[in-house]
Amino acid sequence: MSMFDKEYDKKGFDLKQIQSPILKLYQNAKQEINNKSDNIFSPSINSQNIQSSKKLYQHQLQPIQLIQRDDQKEFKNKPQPIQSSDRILSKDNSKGKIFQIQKDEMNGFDINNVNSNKLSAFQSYPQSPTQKDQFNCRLQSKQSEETPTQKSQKQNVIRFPNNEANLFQDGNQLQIQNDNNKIIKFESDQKSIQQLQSPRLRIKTIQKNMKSPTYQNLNKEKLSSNDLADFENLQNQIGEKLKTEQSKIENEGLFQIINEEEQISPIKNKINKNQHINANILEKGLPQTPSGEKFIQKQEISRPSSGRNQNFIIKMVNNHNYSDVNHIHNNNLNNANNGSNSVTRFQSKETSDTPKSQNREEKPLESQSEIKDRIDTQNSQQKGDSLQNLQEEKQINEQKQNKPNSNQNISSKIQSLNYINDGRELDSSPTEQNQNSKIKEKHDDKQAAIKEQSQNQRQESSMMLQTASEKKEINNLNNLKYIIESSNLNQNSNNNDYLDAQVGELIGQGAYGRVYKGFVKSSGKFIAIKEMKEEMMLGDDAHSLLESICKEIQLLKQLSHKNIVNYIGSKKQEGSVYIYMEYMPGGSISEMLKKYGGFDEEVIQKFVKQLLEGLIYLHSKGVIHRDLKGANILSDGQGNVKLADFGAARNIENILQYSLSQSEFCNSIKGSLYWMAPELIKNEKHGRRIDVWSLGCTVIEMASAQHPWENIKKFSDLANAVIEQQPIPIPQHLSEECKDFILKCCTYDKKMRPKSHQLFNHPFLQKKYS
Ligand SMILES: Nc1ncnc2c1ncn2[C@@H]1O[C@H](COP(=O)(O)OP(=O)(O)OP(=O)(O)O)[C@@H](O)[C@H]1O
Repeated sequence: MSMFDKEYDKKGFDLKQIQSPILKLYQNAKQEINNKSDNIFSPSINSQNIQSSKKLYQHQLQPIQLIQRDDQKEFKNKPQPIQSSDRILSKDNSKGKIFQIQKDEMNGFDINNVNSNKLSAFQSYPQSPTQKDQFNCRLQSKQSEETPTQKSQKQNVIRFPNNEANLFQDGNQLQIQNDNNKIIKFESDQKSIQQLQSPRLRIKTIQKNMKSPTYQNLNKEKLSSNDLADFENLQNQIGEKLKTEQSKIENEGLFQIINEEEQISPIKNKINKNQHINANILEKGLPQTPSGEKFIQKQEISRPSSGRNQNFIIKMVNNHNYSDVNHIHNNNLNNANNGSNSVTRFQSKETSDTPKSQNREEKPLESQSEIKDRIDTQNSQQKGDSLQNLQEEKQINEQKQNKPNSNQNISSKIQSLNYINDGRELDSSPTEQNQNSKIKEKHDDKQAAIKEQSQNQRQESSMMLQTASEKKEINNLNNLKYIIESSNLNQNSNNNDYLDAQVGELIGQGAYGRVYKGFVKSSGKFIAIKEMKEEMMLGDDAHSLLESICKEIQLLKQLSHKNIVNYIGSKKQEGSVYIYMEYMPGGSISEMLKKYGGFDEEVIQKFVKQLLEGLIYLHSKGVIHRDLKGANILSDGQGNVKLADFGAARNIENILQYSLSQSEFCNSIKGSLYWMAPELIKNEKHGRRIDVWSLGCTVIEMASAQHPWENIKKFSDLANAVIEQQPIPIPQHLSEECKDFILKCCTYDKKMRPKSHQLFNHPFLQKKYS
């Protein structure tokens, strides 16, 4: 919810009815005009009037004020940059009124508001309260502010749609798009420009009947020819070349590519085979190049063939800063497009017309540097060099050939490990995936890939020459082998002794079960045993939920790292699940904090380094912790900490449904909410970086011995704070480096938030304490 929504919400507008802030603005304006009549909105408005109207509306319309002006004629002035205090005029053609939107307060706006504010001029075009009320938009430059007479406006007011794209420089860059009646992007300050430096492509479909400024919705009859021409100009100006044949659009909808750092979603709606698609990159506030060249002017996607693996062609013109776009599509680092008019091919693995492809989750995209970072990280985490890889491969092949039983075993492991190794963000539980027949396909694919890789051993040793996507695949395979290898080791060294462990004293209790100390007689080792009882959960599916947790632990126990609490195994018995894990004598750091108070910064630094190592490891295996907080960090009592409860927390949402009571639900959710990343709170798409936010929160917790957002007691307040993007309170006694570390972790924009491995070089972690 933007500030606008809030403002208007206060005024009693129905947000569901009025989805666009612009529309609300307009309605507000109309309402005010009706109420206040001509005293203020006199045709001969002068600066004093403006001042008084400011006062009048400040409390209701902040940060934008609307001032009604008398009707205006057409203005065809030269384009000129818009300043922050410029005004946007929007004209209601049907009624002959012009609204002037004062933007003096813009400097203090946050990005969202600026977006809405600026876009309003355009956005109001199709979003007018009635079909008839089509708007034209104009911009009035600052200079004419004090003399908004018709005459001065003739000199200063610019016909908005006729402007050149480079009008929108100096932080006034235009992005026009209508995504489900929402404003998508309009970037206007340096911060937002920086955010856009790793643009991502997203393909979106504009629904056929969506009220958006597309041809199919633009009622030509109701527009004058001038209006239509303006609209066409506008499309061209922003690099958007919409289809002009209305029939085609109506048949299939219009595809647009929106340049955002988000996932590429598969083309979701139905496209006829052989259909040609025009898709458009929308201008998105990219900074002008030093040489002064313009932004992307146009991108087209055509879809010349049909069936699987279709080739898409992206044509890029003046594609500055868009090389990432290509990488995203073809994952090919060597395929940078830095020149003009280059053509890039990428393969779509999606077949848009099969339900399978429609349901498929896309992997979140990475920019070139991110891909590289990740590959570097993965490489550094690989156990051996290519020689060792070959040995591993040989071993696997031998196992496959000579040991049918172990082959079967490995097969099932590969099968079960797919979810860890496919490099995707984990949005579904592995159990689900296991149950899914697709796993078998995947497994076969992997097996085939391994075989193929084995045949190409020599080529592999020259990985430097390979493309990023090949590298990625090989890394994934290596990861897989690494895990298989370690699981074999586990298998060799582990037996099921832990199942006979003697249960000792209760050492803790969480929302979902009790934790006991256990003693394994045959090895003389202590372990921790977490008991989760079916009877403690509500719902018919509690049984299968526990079973899935059990299976999940069987998978997660393959993971092993010095900074994660290793799962040893699990067992289901008589309506309970027992999770066996490494025993951590120091207990959780939240307990330590409760007993001994906040940690010194030096200790925090030490712990954070260790936690990051654990996190990087988990992320490299595709596991998201999801519930990182002090209570889930355990200490060995010797100054070392480890991440606990990882992965299993994936079931947290499910578990919550089965919690015994509402109060338990509340306790449990309360227990994690303060550490939760905004995207999780808002139930948006999320990935590994939710753990980074939680890490920042944990630093706050360690420093203050309080939960983050310590002054917030109610969930609704927390949700509001997050929605309003309030800065998370940071303990003031911390060093600047540490504060900055928290700030970086707790970056609202998940795309700007660093990944776990990127945090390792942060100055806070390099700092020397005497
Ligand atoms: N492996 C372990 N070694 C030693 N103590 C442990 C271990 N795992 C858990 N504990 C203790 O048991 C307590 C309860 O752990 P549990 O994971 O059930 O809940 P929690 O993480 O505290 O809260 P929640 O249920 O919200 O996740 C911990 O606070 C800790 O003191």
